[in-house]
Amino acid sequence: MTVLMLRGFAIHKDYLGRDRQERLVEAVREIVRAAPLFSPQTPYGKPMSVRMTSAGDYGWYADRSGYRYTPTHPNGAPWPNIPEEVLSIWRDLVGEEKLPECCLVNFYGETARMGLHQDRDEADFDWPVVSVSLGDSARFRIGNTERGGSTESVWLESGDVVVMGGAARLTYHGVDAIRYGSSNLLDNGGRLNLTLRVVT
Ligand SMILES: O=C(O)CCC(=O)C(=O)O
Ligand SMILES: [Fe+2]
Repeated sequence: MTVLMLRGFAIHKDYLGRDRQERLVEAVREIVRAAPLFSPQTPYGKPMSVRMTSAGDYGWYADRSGYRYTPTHPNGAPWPNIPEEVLSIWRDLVGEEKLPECCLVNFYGETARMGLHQDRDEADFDWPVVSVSLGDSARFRIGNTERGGSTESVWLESGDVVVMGGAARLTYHGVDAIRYGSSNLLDNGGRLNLTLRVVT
């Protein structure tokens, strides 16, 4: 377990052992049973290649009218609660003062990727975003706090946890690609990413 600092992001390598990763996958399965994965449409009308759902008081949603947080799944049901197994990661890395109100679940199939973006739909950038990687490895790209400029990439592996906070809270980041089949954590391959966010 080592912490790598890259452009202000704290990358906790091997933060979660195999048992904890397996319990998290079980917890995500339960979330997905209650709130099925869907493919959000970008405001430009293109479906995202990543499939998503959420747990918590708010879920992240995108369609033709933009990016936002909503209190319900597109099917109308409230999002399920964030499992304690997930909250404990936030408690350990950020503290107890405030807990995340959204756990966004991203599922990357073989060809999914996520373009460079800022996480900026939250009200208070003083709270970090905590990002958990499970399953196949991903090439994670980090840019700057403004659009453009040089970038660097790092491989995120199953059990790694990234804290995006402080001066790097609005740093551009994305996922170039996953290395499909590189992990045996998920039965059918692919990558799960959980991001924990304070929303309001
Ligand atoms: O999948 C990842 O590692 C990053 C996900 C992300 O940046 C996001 O959901 O905003
Ligand atoms: Fe992000």
